[in-house]
Amino acid sequence: MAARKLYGSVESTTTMRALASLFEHELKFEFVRVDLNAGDHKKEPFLTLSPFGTVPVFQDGDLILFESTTIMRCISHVYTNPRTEQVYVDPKMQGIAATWIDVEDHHFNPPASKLISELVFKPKNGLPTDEATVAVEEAKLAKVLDVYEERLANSEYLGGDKFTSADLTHLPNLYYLMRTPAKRLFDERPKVRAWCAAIMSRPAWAKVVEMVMEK
Ligand SMILES: N[C@@H](CCC(=O)N[C@@H](CS)C(=O)NCC(=O)O)C(=O)O
Repeated sequence: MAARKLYGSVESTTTMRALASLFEHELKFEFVRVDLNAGDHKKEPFLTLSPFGTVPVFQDGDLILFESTTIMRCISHVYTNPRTEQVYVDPKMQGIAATWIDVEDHHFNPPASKLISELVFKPKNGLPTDEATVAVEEAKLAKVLDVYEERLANSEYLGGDKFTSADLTHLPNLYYLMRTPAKRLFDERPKVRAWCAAIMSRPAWAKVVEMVMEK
């Protein structure tokens, strides 16, 4: 039995984020599927690992973490090696990369997750898309992407001159958004489009996509 485990559901964006980080760092781990439809995340023994009953949970021996961005940040610091390094040693550069992780959380994710709900999960569950919500959230996302376009005109990646968790954290929402009409918001912005293509073509991300497809 592997000491290192990730508990989650492959369809969930938060689990995808943690998986991407594990694969980027070439870590061996056991993936423990949590059946959200059966409500297993709201029952013991899972609640002991994740007190709010959410996925994912990362466990490595005594270390137990919930919250996907924390898992991602911790992996990039604890399991870093020169080949897979995704953090900056310089504290100022760390601060800049951390800013863009928070930008995803506070500015990108809110409209992105609402659009994914309307354009991916509602249709999948036979529910009608609320077009008014789509228009409002697309307008919000467009404004966020204008800021990204400017940032990426001056920096190859969001966090700096190399791929970091600040880029990785966007991948799960991008995975779903690129399958919706909202893709045009990314395509219309050349720097954003090139950044998306670069980060989505990483071999570690391909492994996550493979798991989602196999589900
Ligand atoms: N901020 C948390 C959010 C976790 C979260 O809400 N996960 C969803 C799946 S994407 C979940 O567990 N949903 C089940 C529920 O809340 O009942 C994180 O990033 O890990």
